[in-house]
Parts: sequence; structure tokens; C-alpha cells
Amino acid sequence: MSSAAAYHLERQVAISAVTRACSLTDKVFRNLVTADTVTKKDKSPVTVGDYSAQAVVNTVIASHFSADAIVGEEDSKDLRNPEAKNLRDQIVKLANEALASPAQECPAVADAASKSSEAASQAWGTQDLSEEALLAAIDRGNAEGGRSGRCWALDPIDGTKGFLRGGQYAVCLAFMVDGEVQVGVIGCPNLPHDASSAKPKEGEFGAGAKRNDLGTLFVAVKGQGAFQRPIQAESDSETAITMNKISSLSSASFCESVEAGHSSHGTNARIAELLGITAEPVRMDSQAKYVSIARGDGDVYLRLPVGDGSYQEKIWDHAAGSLIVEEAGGRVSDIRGRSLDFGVGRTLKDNKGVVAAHRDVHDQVIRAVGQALEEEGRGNL
Ligand SMILES: Nc1ncnc2c1ncn2[C@@H]1O[C@H](COP(=O)(O)OS(=O)(=O)O)[C@@H](OP(=O)(O)O)[C@H]1O
Ligand SMILES: [Mg+2]
Ligand SMILES: [Mg+2]
Ligand SMILES: [Mg+2]
Repeated sequence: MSSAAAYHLERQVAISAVTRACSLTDKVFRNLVTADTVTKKDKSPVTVGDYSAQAVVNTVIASHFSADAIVGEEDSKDLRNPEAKNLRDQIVKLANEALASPAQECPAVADAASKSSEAASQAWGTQDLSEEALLAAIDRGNAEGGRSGRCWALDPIDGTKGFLRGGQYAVCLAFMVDGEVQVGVIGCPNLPHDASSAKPKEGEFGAGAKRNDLGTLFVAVKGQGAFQRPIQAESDSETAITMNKISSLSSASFCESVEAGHSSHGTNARIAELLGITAEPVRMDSQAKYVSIARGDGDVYLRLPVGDGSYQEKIWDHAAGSLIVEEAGGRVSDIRGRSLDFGVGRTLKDNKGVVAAHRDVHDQVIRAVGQALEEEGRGNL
């Protein structure tokens, strides 16, 4: 196989799955009522959109690659309670609509589907999937991950809090082989195609964008570069994206989580000061932060651990975004400059925090991170 064609089918299947999930989540947002939200054990929210999107993406993956493992954020446990009947009914309706919609399948996907016995026996698109089949599809995401074999990492809605408040969120899907990310696809239904057409306002890149400019899909395959296109568009509308080349970090801008509980805003501010960055941080939810710096809307993504640093980052929160940034000319590491290790299970347990920047200035940012942590007495994190 020539290198240009490596993982071509995985790329197309991922695009098809993410595109379907994005139409679904967009529809859910427009009809969402608070009762459709469940609070998980860790107090984080999950909506009918997260569950339905995971069911759809896992069904699409399984119909093409039935033996592949999937590490997905959600599971069906809370949905199986008798009082979740209304939620289950909505999932069945939404997921079947998304699977039946004639998404713009590229010829490679359509051809593979017609030849695949799994797709024929599963037959989504011709016959609605049952409630049990969809709950089982959600639970296909229960894989443990690890160092060997083919594995997908899925965040059906990343930035659920952003989703609920009408801000940024992302459907994020990565494909890994032996713990190395090979394909990353991220759909951002609320992100404009061209952030420069809508200057930062209200703390977000492109916050002033018009509704019909919203909805951007990002794709990268290792060694093949990073691309974006409008979500609902033909594949020939893809354009290459690259990070800004930075002559001096003092003119850079950085982005961070909206939630102070997810990333230490105070430490991020001190790092910016050490680097001479004067621009205010841009706060946005989800892996929209990765794709925004990948196309040059901003320059640095800082995710400094909070408190004792005991939180383990989840692989689905970083796998797709980190590949897109690296393929756009960036380097993504933890706070010590170590590469993120996606081959140790469902979490990044051997890493702490995340620092992403253009590869020419990444070392400089890591030095400032080290100094800021020393000053806080957290040099041993
Ligand atoms: N304590 C803590 N520390 C770090 N990260 C955490 C923590 N708790 C949750 N999460 C994960 O953060 C994901 C949301 O991503 P962001 O932090 O970029 O979004 S936000 O700006 O804070 O909304 C969020 O992803 P989703 O659940 O998919 O929204 C969580 O996986
Ligand atoms: Mg969540
Ligand atoms: Mg997430
Ligand atoms: Mg999520």
C-alpha cells in the first residue's frame, strides 16, 4: 500500500461516523430540555446527545471493522434503570434517524459496506435497530485499550458543559494501532469555518460568526497532514491547515478550559507571564482548543493539572486532537515534555497535564511550565 493511501478506509469511516453524530447532536441541542440530562457519579453531565452519538459512531465502526476494540466515554448502565425509559426511547429514535440518513458516504465506504457481511447482516439503514441493539452498541465502547492491536477512542460529545450552554463542543474519534494514534477526526458543530472572519469576542475565537458559517470538520492521518472542511460538504472541499509559525512567544495567544476544575487557570496565567504573553487567554470547551491552534486561531494550549495532579486524563479527550495538532506542525506533550502515551489503557496514567504548541517553541513553553510549578511548590508533579 502506498503511504498516501494508508488508513484511507478508516479515515472515511471515521468521517462518516462523526458527520452523522454531529447532525444528531446539533438536532438534540436545538430540542434539548434539562430533563434529558443525567448527572454521572463524578458529577459531570451526560445528555441524550452523548449516548445517542456513541451508539451511532460505534454502530458505524462495527459495521466496517467488527473485530476492532473501542474505548468510548459512555456506557449504558444508567440507561438500563426503569426510570430512564423516556431517555432510551429518545435514543432509539435519534440514533436510528442518524443511521438512516443518506450521509455523503464516499465511494470507498459505500463500496466496503456493500462487500462487508457485517454491514449486510447488521443492515442499519434499511431496518431500525432495537433498543437492546443500541444499548449494546454503546457498550462496545467498554474496551480497556492498551499497547497492542487496532483500537478506536471515542468522545461522543467532548465539552458536554459547553454543549449545554451553547458554546463549543466536539465529536472526537481517533483510530490507534498498537497504542499509536493513526487517524483523528473531530467535528465541531459550533465552530466557524473561518475564525478570522469573526474576530474573537466574548472570549472565543470566532464568537461573532454567522450561523451558516458554523460547523467544521477536522481530519488528520499520521504523516499525511491536517485538513478542515465544512461538516456538511464534499470531501473535495478539504483544505490543509497549519499552525502559526511563531517568531516570538510574546505575540502568541493561548487557550485553556472554561472550567477551572479541569485546568489550573492560575498556573496557566503565570506561564503566560513568564513567556511574555500579554493577550488574554481564550477559554473554550472541548478539543475545539486543539483544532483552533492547529489552524492558527491561537498558538498554545495549556492544560495544567489542578491541585495534587491526581486526575488521570482520558484518552478520548486527547487522542484525535493531539494528532491534528502534530500533523499541523505542533508538538503535544505532558507538563514534563513527555509524549502522551495512549497505549496504557483508558487513561493517560503515565502523563500529567497537556502542553501543545508549535514544535519550534514547545521546549521554551515546557521550561516556563517547569518554573511556574516550582514556584507553586508543585515541582514534583
Ligand atoms: N478534574 C478534571 N481535570 C481535567 N479534566 C477533566 C476533569 N474532570 C473532567 N474532565 C474532562 O474534561 C473534559 C472537558 O474538556 P475541557 O476541560 O477542555 O472543557 S471545559 O472547557 O472545561 O468545559 C471532559 O470531557 P467531557 O466529559 O467529554 O465533556 C472530561 O473528560
Ligand atoms: Mg463526560
Ligand atoms: Mg471529553
Ligand atoms: Mg464526552
